[in-house]
Formats: sequence, C-alpha cells, structure tokens
Amino acid sequence: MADSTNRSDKLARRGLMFILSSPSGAGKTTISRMLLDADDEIKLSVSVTTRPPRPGEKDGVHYYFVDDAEFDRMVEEDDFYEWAPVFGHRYGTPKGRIRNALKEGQDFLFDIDWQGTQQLYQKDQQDVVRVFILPPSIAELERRLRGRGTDTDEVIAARMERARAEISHWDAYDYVVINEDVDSCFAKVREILDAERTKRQRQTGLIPFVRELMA
Ligand SMILES: Nc1nc2c(ncn2[C@@H]2O[C@H](COP(=O)(O)OP(=O)(O)O)[C@@H](O)[C@H]2O)c(=O)[nH]1
Ligand SMILES: Nc1ncnc2c1ncn2[C@@H]1O[C@H](COP(=O)(O)OP(=O)(O)O)[C@@H](O)[C@H]1O
Repeated sequence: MADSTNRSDKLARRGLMFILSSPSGAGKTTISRMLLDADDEIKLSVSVTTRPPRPGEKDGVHYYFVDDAEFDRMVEEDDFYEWAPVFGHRYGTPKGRIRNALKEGQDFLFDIDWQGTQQLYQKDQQDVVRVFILPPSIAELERRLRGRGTDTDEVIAARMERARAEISHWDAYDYVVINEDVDSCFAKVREILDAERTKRQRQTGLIPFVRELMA
C-alpha cells in the first residue's frame, strides 16, 4: 500500500523490530502471514525451536526445527538474541544478520511470547514496537484452538490454562488490538506499522532532507 507520492517513504530510516504476541490461538500467526504477504518491506525473524513441526510447516520458513542438543550448542555459543521455554519446548531468536540489517532500514516481524518481548525490549528499546493481540473472549479462543485442528485435547487444555497468564502481560505492550474480525484487526496492525515507520527518530533521512529544504 506504499503511496508513491509520499516522500517520507523514500527517505532513509532505521528498520524496526515489530513484535506480535498473543495468547496461543488468538490469531498472531494469521495476522503475521497477512502482513508478510501484503508488505514486502518487512521480513519474518525465523525462530529456532525444539518443538516438532506441524503439518505444512517448513524448516527455515516457519521455524528452524532443531533437537535439544543443537539448541544447547546454540545457547553455549551465544547464538541467540533471546530464548525462552514455552509449552515444554524451547524457542529462540537467532542473532543472524538482524542488527546490521536494522541499520540498513530492514524491518523485522517477530512472533514471540512476552518473555522474549521483554528481553528484546531491554536490549534495544529504540527499535522495538510491541503489539499484543487479544481474543474477543475465552470461549472464542478455545473455539479457534479446536478449529485449527493442530493440537491434541491435552495440548489445547494446556494452552487454555496458560492463556490467562499470557493475557496478564497485556500491559507490557505499546499497542493492544482485539482480534474479533480478522480483516479489521489486520488493518489496525498495518496502521500501527505505518505510523511507527513515520516516527521522526527513525527517519534518519530527514536531517539531510530538512537541511536542503531550509537552504
Ligand atoms: N521468546 C520466544 N518465544 C517464541 C519464539 N518463537 C515463538 N515463540 C512463542 O512460542 C509460543 C508457541 O509457539 P507455537 O508453538 O508456534 O504455537 P502458537 O502459540 O500456536 O503460535 C508462542 O507464544 C510464540 O509467540 C522465540 O524465538 N522466542
Ligand atoms: N478473527 C478471527 N476469526 C475467526 N478465526 C480466526 C480469527 N483469527 C484467526 N482465526 C483462526 O484461529 C486459529 C488460531 O489462529 P492462529 O493465527 O494460528 O493463532 P496463534 O498464532 O495466535 O496461535 C486459526 O485456525 C485461525 O485461522
């Protein structure tokens, strides 16, 4: 939706770390995929996980799937920006090329939980934008988890039990969006991303531009 007549879009700027978190089943994967499809300026930060792939998930696309020993090795070698245990498995954000790419204006999308969000925020407050997605109700959350058809009854029960604890972290986010209708939730998330890209502090190209305007 980039407007070619908007000069701001062409000025140099720092990239941002756009974090989407939610209780499991509220829709963050759905919204993330819509954003990645619609906006070619943002890339997914692909996490490393010890959880087994779900049907249709591809190694290196949705996650890097590793075993416990490989995850231990990565922790020892300081390969992670942050990592956390979730639902009996471990998840981590590999450092990769993120830091340098941010300087060059590349935006990254993170689908991570509140623990990872806190760790990233502590490391890099200026680049992090924290968005939390809430379900319209607990009953609807359970309906969505069941409807997704990817988890056993036990896993669904564990996710539901954890949902309240996850929701309790809502106030550690900059933005909170309720995902009732998926299209309006997505539209809100895009508005947030657009506004954050326009923040003065991120637009490094403004200094030479304004200097020229005033010359
Ligand atoms: N801290 C942290 N959490 C992650 C990372 N990757 C995924 N998660 C979180 O781990 C949780 C479980 O993810 P997943 O197994 O894909 O199930 P989902 O809840 O259906 O998305 C979600 O809350 C994710 O946001 C990561 O790299 N770091
Ligand atoms: N607004 C919505 N209305 C109805 N169903 C939704 C909505 N958003 C997502 N879903 C569905 O709910 C299920 C869980 O969504 P998902 O994106 O996998 O959640 P999460 O990544 O937060 O665990 C999926 O089957 C998805 O298609």
